[in-house]
Amino acid sequence: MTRLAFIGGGNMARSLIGGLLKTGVPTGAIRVAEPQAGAREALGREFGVAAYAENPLAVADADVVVLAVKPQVMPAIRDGLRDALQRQRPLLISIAAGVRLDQLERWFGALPIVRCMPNTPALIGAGATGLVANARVSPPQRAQAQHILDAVGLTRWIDDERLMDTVTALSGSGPAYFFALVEALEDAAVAQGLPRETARALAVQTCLGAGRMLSEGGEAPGELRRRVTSPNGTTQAALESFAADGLGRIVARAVAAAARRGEELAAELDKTA
Ligand SMILES: NC(=O)C1=CN([C@@H]2O[C@H](COP(=O)(O)OP(=O)(O)OC[C@H]3O[C@@H](n4cnc5c(N)ncnc54)[C@H](OP(=O)(O)O)[C@@H]3O)[C@@H](O)[C@H]2O)C=CC1
Ligand SMILES: O=C(O)[C@@H]1CCC=N1
Repeated sequence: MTRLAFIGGGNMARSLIGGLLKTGVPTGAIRVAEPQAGAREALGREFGVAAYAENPLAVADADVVVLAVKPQVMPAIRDGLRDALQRQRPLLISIAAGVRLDQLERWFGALPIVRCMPNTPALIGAGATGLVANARVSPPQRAQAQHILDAVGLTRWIDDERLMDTVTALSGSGPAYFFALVEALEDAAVAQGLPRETARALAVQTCLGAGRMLSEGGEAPGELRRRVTSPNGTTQAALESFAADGLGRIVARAVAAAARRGEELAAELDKTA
């Protein structure tokens, strides 16, 4: 049984823990370090996992340690964890946006480290994760990291670490883009007079249906789009409006802003840590 420790028991840790438990990982295999008593109590109540106030207590005996704190919290956990990690020498997995492998090695010492970027749909087994490993990660550890993230969705290894900020901007932040689009669709339909409950139900189901067609049918998004678009019909009118407003450019700029923010997060840490 692989013993897992999570440092930080927030949104992402909860998504990953929930997903892992659904795949049959026993509750006894997971420990979490979380500073807030209320959050610790909730982790025990909802997931049945052991939660500790002290980070080193969660790490004791762990084969794999997942750093699931905000990038800005890394300097605060570094000193307390470094010795425990060096004693235990687990596979270290970081999910922090922007934080680079060389920074993790500098803070926590020479360890096998996988930097990865999952997303919140991991909670329902529909996550998407990009991973990159440092040179100390052995083939079995690489398989171990992939196994953990495979348990909560799709995984892809990324060869060039610089592209992890692109992965963050695409799939890490991506669920929020779709949620924002559903919010906007719902609001637009309400503005035209549809009851909000009806607008939300139709928008959500449309998102689900489109997502399932994309993932289950194997056809390219462009082909699926063309099939909805009758010549001179309603969809064409909407897509032309999107194009006139520069949808492609809007999305490209947003993804560039997210990737840039990932780089900035790492640069800010270089200055402070
Ligand atoms: N949210 C997302 O969709 C995704 C997030 N990520 C990355 O995952 C990481 C976590 O994000 P997210 O889960 O959203 O953030 P959260 O704030 O929900 O979770 C972070 C947790 O870490 C806890 N924490 C704070 N300080 C410490 C400490 N010193 N020791 C141990 N735990 C501590 C926080 O407790 P408290 O609340 O008391 O401060 C909180 O419970 C980030 O680095 C983010 O970049 C990656 C992919 C997707
Ligand atoms: O917004 C963030 O910084 C994190 C990383 C990816 C998703 N949420």
